[in-house]
Amino acid sequence: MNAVETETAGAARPAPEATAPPAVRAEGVTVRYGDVLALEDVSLSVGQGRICGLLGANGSGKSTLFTAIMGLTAAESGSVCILGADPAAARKRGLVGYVPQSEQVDWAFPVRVADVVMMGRYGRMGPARRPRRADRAAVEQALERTGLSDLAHRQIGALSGGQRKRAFVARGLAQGARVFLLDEPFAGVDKRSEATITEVLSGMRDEGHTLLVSTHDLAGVPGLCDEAVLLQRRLVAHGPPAEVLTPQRLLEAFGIAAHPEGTAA
Ligand SMILES: Nc1ncnc2c1ncn2[C@@H]1O[C@H](COP(=O)(O)OP(=O)(O)OP(=O)(O)O)[C@@H](O)[C@H]1O
Repeated sequence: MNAVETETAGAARPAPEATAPPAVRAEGVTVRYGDVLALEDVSLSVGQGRICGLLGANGSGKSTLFTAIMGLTAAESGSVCILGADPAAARKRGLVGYVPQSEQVDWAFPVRVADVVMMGRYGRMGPARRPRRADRAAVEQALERTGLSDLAHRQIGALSGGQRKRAFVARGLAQGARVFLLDEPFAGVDKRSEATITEVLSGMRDEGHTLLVSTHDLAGVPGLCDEAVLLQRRLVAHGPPAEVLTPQRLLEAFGIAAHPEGTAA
């Protein structure tokens, strides 16, 4: 395997304390859908307080890695820990927030942005789901953190793609998640939304959250991410973006000559 050791990852930021459990650790994860081998023996470890960019061609296994980390897709072999807990326990404790590529949401359903964010508090409420002051405060704070305060009462279906992504990030923040898995948060969003999302994610990292972000935007990775993972069913490389996004490794992962600027040659 051509992987750069995770422990050396990230030139810009010092690695977190060696004693802290990694935010995410996957060991030898293999996932198969029938005859399709989607992930093969993938091992990686991402320390707390990092932004890790996940890159790979279409069908390289990025979404599968996220769902395997969440424990939503069963691995044929291997194991995953989130902050030292198994995925089901981490989900139950609200430690992890997952923003899939497209949410299974009926966008026509009359639910307000604030209601979506309040869903992050459901795990802390009783069966009647009656919000208390602390719940309302957490929602307000999460909306403010993601720049959505002014849209709190708008119907979720009336938001742009980028605003919706931020609403689901806000739901994770209200939930108290420490680790976020964001599947293509920049897909289909305009430049302004992209800049806002980048700012929100960087701010979350600075507060100690860990973010795994899958993206096709090679050019944006060095500015946003402390480390990068290149996936092609197997782990091609993991380390500082400058060491991972080399022409040779991009060729290995994408099968075509590609440049970090995002253009294929
Ligand atoms: N539910 C499923 N059933 C069968 N095959 C699947 C399923 N989900 C994914 N696959 C296959 O597994 C492989 C990895 O898919 P995955 O969606 O994880 O890749 P990806 O890197 O996220 O792709 P993209 O960039 O296009 O979103 C692909 O070959 C895909 O066709």
